[in-house]
Amino acid sequence: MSGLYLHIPFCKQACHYCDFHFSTSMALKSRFVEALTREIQLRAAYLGPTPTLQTIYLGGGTPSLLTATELDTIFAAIYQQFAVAPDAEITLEANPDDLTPTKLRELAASPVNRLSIGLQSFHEPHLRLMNRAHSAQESGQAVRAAQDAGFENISVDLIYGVPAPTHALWEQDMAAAFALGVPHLSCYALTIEPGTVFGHRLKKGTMQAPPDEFVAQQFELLLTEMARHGYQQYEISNFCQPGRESRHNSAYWRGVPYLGLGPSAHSFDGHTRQYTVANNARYVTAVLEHDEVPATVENLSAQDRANEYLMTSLRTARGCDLAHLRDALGLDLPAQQGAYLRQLQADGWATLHHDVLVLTDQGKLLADHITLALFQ
Ligand SMILES: C[S@@+](CC[C@H](N)C(=O)[O-])C[C@H]1O[C@@H](n2cnc3c(N)ncnc32)[C@H](O)[C@@H]1O
Ligand SMILES: C[S@@+](CC[C@H](N)C(=O)[O-])C[C@H]1O[C@@H](n2cnc3c(N)ncnc32)[C@H](O)[C@@H]1O
Ligand code: SF4
Repeated sequence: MSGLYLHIPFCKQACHYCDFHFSTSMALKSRFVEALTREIQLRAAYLGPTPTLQTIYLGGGTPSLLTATELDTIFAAIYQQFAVAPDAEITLEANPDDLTPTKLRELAASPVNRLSIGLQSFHEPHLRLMNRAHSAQESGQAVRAAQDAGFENISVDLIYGVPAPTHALWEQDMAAAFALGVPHLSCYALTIEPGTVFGHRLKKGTMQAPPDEFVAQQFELLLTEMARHGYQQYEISNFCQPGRESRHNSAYWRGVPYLGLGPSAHSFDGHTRQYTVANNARYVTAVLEHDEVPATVENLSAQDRANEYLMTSLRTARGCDLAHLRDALGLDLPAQQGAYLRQLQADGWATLHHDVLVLTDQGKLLADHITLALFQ
């Protein structure tokens, strides 16, 4: 079981909320593709001697900005270095404004078999507030065009908790998303990150974060509507029709090793985590001129791994297996935090059956707070 992530660090314009790594200048794009294919050769052995890729994920940034030739070059390098399972899940993140009929034909002819389309909203003023490059009309059109081009395996991203007088706009966004009939939806609460335009506005006082209560109510609406439309919540922000989980992301949450390529990508080999430098020029120069991938390596102690497992597993519907935590990762939670575990259950925030701790809907609202309290 292995996964490959490729980070494509370019975007047409900067969305006002986003602090992922990307550049709006395309000056280095072709050199980047060259460096990425070189990195595929340099680091193929990271996943062991004969890995078979079960999942490939092109994320960003905006992978739909790659030309057909660039995409071909990248896949040729992947198939040269790795065995790819015949039923591998191969996802590409796409922005609606890139999904022209020509682009969709190119993608349909490529190995990509799953599209993750970043819609964020169907409401024009919210799209403008977020500085998205697409219109409200394009949100729905892009998904229908992808379906017409033969893509059935589609995920859409939405953002909730955008400041508004009532919950009506969020309800309309959800209804518009359900009407598309896609098997997978990711819905993220707006986070105001330092260093973004929203972050600066918050600091200057020209923008306010929506009250926690407002966001919590939208999360509750989300859970109700998802259940009503037959979608299962398999992670705090991820919902799918039965059996349609993203295999790539599920592998991250299960602690399966993966290789991340490109600037800002992270990798995990079972013991260490590696972070590639989040700088396009430094990445391209180091890889192409010195055959080196500039990265920091973090040795994960048993304690780090136990904490990571706690944090990720409690966000999932499967929950946290306390026997695994004790036997494989050396943390005996009932022995060390017995009182807090009982308190969580008494407050209705978690259930504990057969050694598996699962957060309730109420508990999920406080997931970050609860995991912090359980950290060693
Ligand atoms: C990093 S983007 C990459 C994909 C693609 N460029 C796009 O815009 O859809 C992946 C997703 O992260 C989510 N995201 C990024 N920053 C966020 C923030 N500050 N708050 C909430 N969601 C965010 C958005 O829903 C976005 O679709
Ligand atoms: C988890 S993905 C969104 C999942 C999507 N909604 C889906 O179900 O397919 C969100 C973002 O995480 C980032 N990401 C994922 N794996 C990464 C890795 N190994 N290294 C760096 N960034 C990564 C990418 O920027 C990606 O846009
Ligand atoms: S949300 Fe997507 S398109 Fe917008 S800046 Fe972030 S990565 Fe780029």
